[in-house]
Amino acid sequence: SAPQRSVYDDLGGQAGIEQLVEDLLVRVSDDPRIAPLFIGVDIVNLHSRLSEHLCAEAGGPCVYAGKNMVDAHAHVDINAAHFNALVENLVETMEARGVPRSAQNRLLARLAPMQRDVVGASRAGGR
Ligand code: HEM
Repeated sequence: SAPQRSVYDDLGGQAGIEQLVEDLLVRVSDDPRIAPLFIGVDIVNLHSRLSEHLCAEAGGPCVYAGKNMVDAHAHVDINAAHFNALVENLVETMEARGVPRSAQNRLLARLAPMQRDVVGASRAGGR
């Protein structure tokens, strides 16, 4: 049988991922639940790092060269509601771009375990 399409392919490869991340960041900046957490952030850097990270997680030919998830979020006070809001924005973005449900779910399954590091980051030391 044919090999399963990678999540990377279903996201539209490099170009699709870069567009997805751009759409996601626009959506996030429009969401009052989490937009305040992104004030003052270098969005150009975030766009490239996040694209690279998602590409690698989706099985694409990328090497993530950014910070680990604890260090990246150590100065951002993120709670579980913030995390869920970001996931909601990601799902809406993928849905709007016509990403197949199976690929959405496979990507979310890769990201879910990172909640521990992202939400716990600003409380590091107390974990
Ligand atoms: C699985 C979920 C998440 C992933 C995979 C993720 C991934 C990333 C990556 C790759 C970076 C860039 C790191 C670097 O510059 O080296 C980053 C930065 C950032 N993330 Fe996340 N993130 C997640 C969840 C969240 C959530 C829930 C929030 C807030 C609602 C958030 C807010 C931020 C902010 C504000 C930055 C920029 C920090 C700065 O440059 O000062 N992230 N994230």
